[in-house]
Amino acid sequence: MTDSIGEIAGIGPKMAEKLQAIGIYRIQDLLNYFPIRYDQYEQKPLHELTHQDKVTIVGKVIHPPQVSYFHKKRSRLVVSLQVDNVAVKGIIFNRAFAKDHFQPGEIVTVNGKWDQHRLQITIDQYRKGAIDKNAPITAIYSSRGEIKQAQIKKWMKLAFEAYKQDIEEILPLSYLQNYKLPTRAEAFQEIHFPSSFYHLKHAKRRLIYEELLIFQLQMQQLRKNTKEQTKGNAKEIDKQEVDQLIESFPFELTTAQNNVLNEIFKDLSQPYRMNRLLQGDVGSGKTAVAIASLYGVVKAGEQTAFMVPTEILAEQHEASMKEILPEDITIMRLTSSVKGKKRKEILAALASGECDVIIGTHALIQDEVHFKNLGYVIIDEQHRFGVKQRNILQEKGILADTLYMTATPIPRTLSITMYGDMDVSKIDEMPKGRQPIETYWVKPNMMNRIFAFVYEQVKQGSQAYVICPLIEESDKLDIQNALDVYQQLSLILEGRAKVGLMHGRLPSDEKETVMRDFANNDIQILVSTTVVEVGVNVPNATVMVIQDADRFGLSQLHQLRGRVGRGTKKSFCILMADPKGETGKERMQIMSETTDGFELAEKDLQLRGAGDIFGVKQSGLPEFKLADIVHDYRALETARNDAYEIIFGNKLVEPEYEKLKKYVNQNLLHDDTLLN
Ligand SMILES: Nc1ncnc2c1ncn2[C@@H]1O[C@H](COP(=O)(O)OP(=O)(O)OP(=O)(O)O)[C@@H](O)[C@H]1O
Repeated sequence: MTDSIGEIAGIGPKMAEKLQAIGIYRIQDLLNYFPIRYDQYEQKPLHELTHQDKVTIVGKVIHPPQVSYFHKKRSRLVVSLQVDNVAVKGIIFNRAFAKDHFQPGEIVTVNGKWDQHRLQITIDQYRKGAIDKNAPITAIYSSRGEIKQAQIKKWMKLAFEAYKQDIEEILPLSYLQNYKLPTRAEAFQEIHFPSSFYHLKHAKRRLIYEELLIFQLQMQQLRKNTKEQTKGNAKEIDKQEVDQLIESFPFELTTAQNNVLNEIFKDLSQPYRMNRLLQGDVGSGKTAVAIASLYGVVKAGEQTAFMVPTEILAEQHEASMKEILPEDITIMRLTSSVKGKKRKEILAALASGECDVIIGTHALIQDEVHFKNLGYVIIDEQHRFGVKQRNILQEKGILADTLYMTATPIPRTLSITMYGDMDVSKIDEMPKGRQPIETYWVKPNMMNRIFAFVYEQVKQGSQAYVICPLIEESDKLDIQNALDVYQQLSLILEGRAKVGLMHGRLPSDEKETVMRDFANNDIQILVSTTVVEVGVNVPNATVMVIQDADRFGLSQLHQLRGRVGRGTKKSFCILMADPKGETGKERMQIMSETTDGFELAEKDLQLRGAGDIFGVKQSGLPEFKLADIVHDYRALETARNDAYEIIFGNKLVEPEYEKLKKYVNQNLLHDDTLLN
């Protein structure tokens, strides 16, 4: 079915032009132009109507309608209708222009709320003529441009009638049977011309599954291609040496950390490029795993790059790696603030191979950066980097293995959508001895009590963060706010505790000094903007105070909260907020009750929608026609499992998958050579 829209009898060149203006060129485009909603007009006799229900009534207009005005601009239109020999009054508010639609003697269909006692209907929708009793559900299309509802419907009918026999089934029969799905042709018929809500539901179910399956097949195919097309990249990892390093850690790895490390090493020693996402809740020990794994690669003679989103993190990772890794390993740090001679030295060391491990921000992807033999790339908090940035770094190494790490808990539905082409490892267990963080939501007028509590903790040897968020959409005010709190606290605690200030605009060396002082407990209370949101690791900190907490989403609050509770001491998170809206209140409530990052992320997804969490464009989230990854997550999971079996079980070559294969091929990220 690739015929042009102009071939449908009844669609002339002018109409074809209108359709093309909204992106409909071919008949299949038209059939794929799905309704945005459905209106229901189910007609019942008057005595069967329920008081206060939304009902549909068909009747004959008895008198010319009457309009009266009240207040300044309000109007009330009264229509008298004869329905089964009973006089019914119809009221339309504020649409005096509707008067012309109700000419005496005409048959009309009206829809609205029924008042059984007064035999009166408050009309929401009206249309001329009686409705088709056999088709009580009407599809409503988005009528963009110059196209009217009635026109689209007419064309849809024409197109469907002329081409229904050409709508081929693309799913193997066994799928239809197992999932009790209607055929493709039936589904198209029901989605455009529903015979009942029951059939419509199943039609949607079928088309959503198909859409998700094709998407997942493409993802799995990409995944398989990565494995097959990147041969010749096996690293010889000396597990014993890595084990020795791990033994020198001041703790034992959790089972989850060990499992993930094994998965990574398995990938690294295979002759294909690794493309793996490491997920783990805040503080679950991802960095420890990353360091152990990169040590293996360095020992195998290749360079590694560790890309992080902030300068603060780059510095922190550098410091901890220098502490953990043996001295003969050369570790360097490259950020935009490293300039002049120092920068030249680092670039030379990367090109000559003298530098084994480079840690940096996006400065690592500048053109001037060249590696001798980059074999492994680790990207921390990967959703903060665009897809393009990720790829540039990877391309600097020939077939470099890549590990993406994220502490932002990504709900499963999102992760299998966004990262469907990656292998996923999870750290689903916290290190031993951690105590759950106690979270309290308080009103801002309790500020003094909170600061007294913070001081109590400091007296006991602990440290605290006080986060001052964005007040307006302005970085400056943000800093001002932090500055005010900093000055206020410094004054109150003078001589008793040292207060520090951190924000994005501080010069790099000052940032470094402040963070180092905080890490060494020379600063006990750190007043900061959200620059410490990700990754910052000071296990002695036990209190996180977040001002105006209702301005953050749940995932961000969880990240911030994750800065405490990283050691064995009991930790507290205090959310100061006076939210006005329901969602704000709900968020505070959920945060006080839940510490599980994944659960929070699921809730966040429900409260805010996928796009808001990552920004749809940047995240590369695909836009589906019918499917909604939050609502249809079960279908998504089923589709993912089926796609995995089909691709890795090599089933696409079998005859019953032939049609499906064509669809998978169609849009495989604009590369149609992949599935030959
Ligand atoms: N198995 C373990 N047992 C005890 N402590 C651990 C273990 N693994 C890591 N840690 C410690 O827990 C803290 C958090 O670990 P790490 O920084 O690796 O977590 P992360 O998952 O990278 O955190 P974030 O998501 O916040 O970046 C660190 O102080 C680290 O030394």
